[in-house]
Amino acid sequence: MKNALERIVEHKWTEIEALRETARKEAWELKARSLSPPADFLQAIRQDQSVSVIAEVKKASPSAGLIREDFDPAWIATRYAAGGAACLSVITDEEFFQGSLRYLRDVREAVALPILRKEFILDPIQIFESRLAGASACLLIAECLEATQLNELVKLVKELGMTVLVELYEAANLSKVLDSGARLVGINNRDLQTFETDLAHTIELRHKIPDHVTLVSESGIKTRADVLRLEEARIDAILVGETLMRADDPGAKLAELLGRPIPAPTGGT
Ligand SMILES: O=C(O)c1ccccc1NCC(=O)[C@H](O)[C@H](O)COP(=O)(O)O
Repeated sequence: MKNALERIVEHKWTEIEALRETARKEAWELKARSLSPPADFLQAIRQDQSVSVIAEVKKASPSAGLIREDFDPAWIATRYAAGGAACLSVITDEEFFQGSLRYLRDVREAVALPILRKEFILDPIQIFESRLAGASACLLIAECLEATQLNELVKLVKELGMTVLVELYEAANLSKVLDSGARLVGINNRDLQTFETDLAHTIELRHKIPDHVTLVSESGIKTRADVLRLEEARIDAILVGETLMRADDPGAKLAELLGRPIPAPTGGT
């Protein structure tokens, strides 16, 4: 039986085929290459002395179902900015996460923080689309891509002035990821067979990551103690979605995770 990621990838190819039929690829590419550089995602992570947070705008997921009913991406992004996020991640997959590229555009309008397009990117056309929508960074997942494809997509993201975050779960994919030239690497703590998360997964792989690489621990981060544990293990950044999205005020929860003063409330959803 296929795991969640395999099912997502299978469906994503049907979306990409449809996009290829409707999109004006050459025009997208020309436009994407002509834009001035977006806000620097990697720099925003590296400038924090302590662990940086990439705060995720995530309405639903295969593991959790619907996470937040009163979902207003622009307001959530504003609260994340107030709570101390270094960068944002916006999930755009519609089929499995109830996301949308429109959410990324809404967030882009609302805040100046650099934005990662959290998508299952398999084809260059999605990278042009991401740049045109206002993303500063694209996610590539090692488990979805052969080495040649990964290298080609990493190169294209960089050519367009964006940061590439290359994520892996399987330790066996680490050499492929490092060989791709990625300087921002994410280790996902979520096992996609069982959906269980275990922060020890990032911590165990930490010593295999060279110092010139910025390391992000992704998924399953819930408490201030979790953040301190990852900081202690010299993890540079964390990517947090569900914990923040379940809080009445996602910005206040973020500040709590960071051990910072809680920001004043603003009108919500
Ligand atoms: O979140 C899922 O259920 C999921 C299922 C299949 C593939 C990917 C999935 N999540 C993507 C992510 O990487 C997370 O959204 C991200 O790391 C934040 O995780 P969390 O803080 O646990 O929401």
